[in-house]
Amino acid sequence: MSFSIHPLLDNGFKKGDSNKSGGKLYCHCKSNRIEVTLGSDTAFNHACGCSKCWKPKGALFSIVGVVPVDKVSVTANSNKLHVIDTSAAIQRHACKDCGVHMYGRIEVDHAFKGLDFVHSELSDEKGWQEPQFAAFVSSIIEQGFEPEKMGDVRKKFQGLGLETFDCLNPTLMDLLAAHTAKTAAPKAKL
Ligand SMILES: N[C@@H](CCC(=O)N[C@@H](CS)C(=O)NCC(=O)O)C(=O)O
Ligand SMILES: [Zn+2]
Ligand SMILES: [Zn+2]
Repeated sequence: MSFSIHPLLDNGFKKGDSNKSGGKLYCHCKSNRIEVTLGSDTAFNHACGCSKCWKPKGALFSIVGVVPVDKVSVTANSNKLHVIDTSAAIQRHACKDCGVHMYGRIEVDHAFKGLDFVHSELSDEKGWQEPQFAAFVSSIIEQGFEPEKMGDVRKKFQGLGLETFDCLNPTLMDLLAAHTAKTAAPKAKL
């Protein structure tokens, strides 16, 4: 295949360990690495094709999941963190030197507020929750991927047992919509 969806997915992946209770994430700097300590495994871990999520070099997709904010702490070199786009819903805190995103936090009113977005591949340990689905798949076209090859990309995910979506999966889309319904002006019930 002439593309890599992600180095940890290209050749298949193992299921995570259901007893996994967290671990440490490190940025890619050779020295003075930023260390983030997670007090739990991720939930909703998934491949994301959007342009905003951090991906390893050469990969078409990011792998990203969520953990409760109170389970996330920066335990070394926090001075190297900066928010890459302060106008985004997800405030992605990245290393100023190597560019790796350490955690993404939502400060505005949002269905996912209270959950931080993290990349468990930044850990040296195994056993993290395996990806559950692929999101924002068509978004890779916006970053230059040839539309003609999208069938191959979707087939690759299907072969791995991962459903593909062009936004988030139905569970997460329903949560977003329910939040919108709750916060929008009252409407007649359907
Ligand atoms: N097609 C767009 C999609 C961007 C997008 O909506 N990303 C999703 C998935 S990470 C999101 O929730 N973004 C909120 C944010 O980045 O603040 C792109 O690739 O840039
Ligand atoms: Zn770094
Ligand atoms: Zn994304």
